[in-house]
Amino acid sequence: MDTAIKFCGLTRPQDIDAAVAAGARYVGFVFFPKSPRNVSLETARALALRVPPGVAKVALTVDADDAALDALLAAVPLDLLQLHGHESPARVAEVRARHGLPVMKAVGIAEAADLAEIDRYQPVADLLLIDAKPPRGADLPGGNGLAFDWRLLAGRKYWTKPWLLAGGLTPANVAEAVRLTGARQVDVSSGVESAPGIKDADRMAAFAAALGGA
Ligand SMILES: O=C(O)c1ccccc1N[C@@H]1O[C@H](COP(=O)(O)O)[C@@H](O)[C@H]1O
Repeated sequence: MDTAIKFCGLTRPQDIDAAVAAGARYVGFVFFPKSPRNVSLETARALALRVPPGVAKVALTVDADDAALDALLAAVPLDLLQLHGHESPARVAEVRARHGLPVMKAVGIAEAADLAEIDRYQPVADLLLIDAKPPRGADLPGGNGLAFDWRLLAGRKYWTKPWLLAGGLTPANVAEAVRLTGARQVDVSSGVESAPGIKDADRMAAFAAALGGA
């Protein structure tokens, strides 16, 4: 079975084209001002309108309130909300009910004890994003190019919700990450960039090729 790819943090029209050419299943737009990948609603709308049917458009937000989500959803055609902050399970359920889109909750992993977080969010999230926990004091809660010990996920096949593996994935390591974790879906941002916020079409193609894709 093919491994589905989410390319996150796209900022330019050519990034959409490169993601689609590489066989992306999802493309992600970051709405977090501290991120080098942050996009305005206007830019995100233009990018989203360029995405062909069959590729899911994901909005990444961090502890966004309802007013911000209302404005986002009014401006940008989207398929999925990615919550990448400290949203509680109750808040995930509330966002899902209020805004009418499926929700993917990011969970940060650094050690085995963190895996319990996955169980907390399974009942309320449509998908889970299993990412590296950001270093203490980091400016960004994700997109740091940091991997966790993938062996922590080895043999864990009991999760009931679809999940994506993220954190420090690159063309050079993604095949090994998938082999060790059994992930069927992966998410990458900084590992396919030439500089923070600048996606590199060759690296995106190499990432897909490493998974046996386009
Ligand atoms: O990419 C960002 O700038 C970002 C900002 C705030 C929260 C999450 C962010 N990115 C997400 O983190 C994962 C891992 O990134 P990386 O591949 O290690 O650079 C990424 O897949 C995004 O979903």
